[in-house]
Amino acid sequence: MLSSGLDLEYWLVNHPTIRNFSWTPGKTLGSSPHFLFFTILSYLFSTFILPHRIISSSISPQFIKTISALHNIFLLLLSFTMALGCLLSTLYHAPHLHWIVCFPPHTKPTGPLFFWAYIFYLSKILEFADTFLIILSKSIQRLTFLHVYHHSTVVIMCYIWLQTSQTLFPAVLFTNASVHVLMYAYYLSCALGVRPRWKKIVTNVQILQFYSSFLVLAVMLYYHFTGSGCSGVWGWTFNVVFYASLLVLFVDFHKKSYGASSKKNNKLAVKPSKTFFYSNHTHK
Ligand SMILES: CC(C)(COP(=O)(O)OP(=O)(O)OC[C@H]1O[C@@H](n2cnc3c(N)ncnc32)[C@H](O)[C@@H]1OP(=O)(O)O)[C@@H](O)C(=O)NCCC(=O)NCCSC(=O)CC(=O)O
Repeated sequence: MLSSGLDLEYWLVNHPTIRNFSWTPGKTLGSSPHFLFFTILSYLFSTFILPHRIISSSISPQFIKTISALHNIFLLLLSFTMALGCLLSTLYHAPHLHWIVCFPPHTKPTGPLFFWAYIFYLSKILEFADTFLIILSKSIQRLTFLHVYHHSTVVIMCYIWLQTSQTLFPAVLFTNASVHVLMYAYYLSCALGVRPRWKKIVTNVQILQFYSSFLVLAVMLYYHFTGSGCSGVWGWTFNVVFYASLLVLFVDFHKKSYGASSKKNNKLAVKPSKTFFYSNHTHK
């Protein structure tokens, strides 16, 4: 027990639902490839095909702001809980230090760590609402390729974690959920009408997380090739390609949002020009 008032170990690690969790393909909600396929297809369909103007004109801006604030509060708290749950599950259930960087081959996707991987997977589906909020708030020019690519692909990454009992997902989960606490605090503040001055810090921390994931990959490869192998090593290659592409997109976003040319654009009050998804987006 970590504190006498709130038994975190029980509620985040040892509760029977968490302890007895098992990812069973075909049985666990969301575990079939069809579910994954149709979820992503529905997301892309609603993003590109639905008549957004008609829908958004029938909803009041105040209502959208309220929904946006509630959504951001929920995801901020959920991200914090997932980071803590993943950290405590690792501390209490890792059989030895070596296990954290290399699950033995044929590790079963059961128990507290995989429970948090599952919640993380579901949370990425909930994050689709970010896109709908951008669309409904008539800020379609903010809908970048980076945003839609990230939201539609990250769900596949989480699915692979669970399907392949992928080594090292705890490090990525913990880092990403922690970064998302900061990111949703930023979006919450925006939704409440206060644009934080620390936007650039959020972007820098996101970029740092992509770099750190490569470091973790190198450690895993070392264990994989010097020992008897690590579980889900091929799934991890999906992570590498995905995180490398995000790194490139985020560095580009950083340049456009905070670089010298963006400052010049802001001074001249140039309107964002239309490119694919209106991606020439300047920092406010
Ligand atoms: C600082 C960032 C977090 C966000 O930068 P942006 O340029 O997108 O944000 P912004 O300054 O335009 O302000 C956000 C606008 O969206 C509204 N808004 C409110 N809630 C939102 C939500 N949950 N998701 C998206 N937008 C939201 C705000 O009210 C504001 O609208 P208004 O202007 O009308 O007031 C940045 O680092 C970043 O991630 N940029 C990439 C774009 C992106 O989609 N990121 C999230 C997914 S990628 C990701 O998540 C990577 C990771 O894993 O870390």
